[in-house]
Amino acid sequence: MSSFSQQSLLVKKKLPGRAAKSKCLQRSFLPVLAVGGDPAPPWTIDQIAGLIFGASLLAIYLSLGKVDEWVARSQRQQMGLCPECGGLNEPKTSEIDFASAPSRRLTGSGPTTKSRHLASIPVIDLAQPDHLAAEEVAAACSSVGFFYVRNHGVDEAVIENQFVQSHAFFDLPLEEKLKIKANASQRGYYPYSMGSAKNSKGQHDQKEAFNVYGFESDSTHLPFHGHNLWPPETMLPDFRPAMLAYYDAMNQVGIRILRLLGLALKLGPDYFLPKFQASTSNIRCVHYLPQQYSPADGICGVGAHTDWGMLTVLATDAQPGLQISHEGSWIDVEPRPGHFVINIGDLLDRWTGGKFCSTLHRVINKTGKDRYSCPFFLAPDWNAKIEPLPGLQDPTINGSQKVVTCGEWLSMRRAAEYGGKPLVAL
Ligand SMILES: O=C(O)CCC(=O)C(=O)O
Ligand SMILES: [Fe+2]
Repeated sequence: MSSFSQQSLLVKKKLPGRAAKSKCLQRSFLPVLAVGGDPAPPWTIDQIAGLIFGASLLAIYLSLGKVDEWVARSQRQQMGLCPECGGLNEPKTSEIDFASAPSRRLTGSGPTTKSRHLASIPVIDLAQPDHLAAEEVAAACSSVGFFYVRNHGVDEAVIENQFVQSHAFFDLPLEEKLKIKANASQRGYYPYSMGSAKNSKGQHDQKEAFNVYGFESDSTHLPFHGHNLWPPETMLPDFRPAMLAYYDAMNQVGIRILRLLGLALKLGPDYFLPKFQASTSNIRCVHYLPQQYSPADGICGVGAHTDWGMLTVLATDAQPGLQISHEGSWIDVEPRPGHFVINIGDLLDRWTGGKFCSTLHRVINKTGKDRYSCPFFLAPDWNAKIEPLPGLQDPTINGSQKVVTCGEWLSMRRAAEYGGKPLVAL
């Protein structure tokens, strides 16, 4: 990774330890010296023991910040991330080593357990002229990596139908849902506690999900290839049409954002489009359990991660839960009616040499109610080459590393996250 992108990741994704912990330990453990002429009485064994005990407590307390920082660093190192910032280390050799490919998933509590509102998650109005919207997209993508869009042109009924059908599907008896359990092509149903990466304590994400891809293929020997799985029409006759309509609508939004990205990068509005002709994009309906709020235990609806692909278009119901890592804190991304949340994925982060950043995020469903969401993960065609972008060429990456195809990239990320095993085997 170039020093520019390393630095930008350092700034944007720095994970502070507890270095700035409170300075409140002011109680003295030293015995008070007697004033006046009398020498202080000799210390008793109990007093000396108390002094040693107090000093040890103080030493442990002062080193806590360091230990925390050390644990975070070694956790990042184990995951193949930059130990300083949690950013993605680029492979150094010309071959991609699928077995040791980096995962950007972060388990545990992440930046800090503190969360706050960020008034400034940008809201971009898609009704404005493209050149103005593109300027706002450029600013959002090179800072927070997340933004809302409004006036996106998607019919409310299409969004509503997706949520209605998603509820109906997750309400089915488990035995029915398990009949279309996700296969190795990542399509179909993921029950709770399956098909998601585990945290450091072996706990899975607190969610169940259903995946639909926009492309289908008989080449089932390739990762992500295969056919979508559907619940029987006799049971949910409106499910498939609702999901396909939603996919199409999200794809339109994705293409609109792609055009703005092309403009934002001064490559022209059509630059990316040829690589999205038979895209490997998918939608994922997600149902989160109400959960205990215990990020310290590493229990999340979705653990801290970055998305793999180009960008994500997210619709959620009215329940909050999404948080992004920004300047060392977890920031709540409040649901906004009529808006989608857009975030940059790792593939675009890489493609732009880190100019546009993918940002760590997670979901903690702490309202005590069920939560439903539906991200659309936009990704290029399987064989699309992720070539250096004009004006953004980085010789330290591109001089030493073969160009990756989208398929290689996705496979690498999947291997990193799931140890290369088909998800159904987890
Ligand atoms: O449900 C959400 O709000 C976000 C889900 C998410 O980040 C993901 O599935 O990658
Ligand atoms: Fe995500």
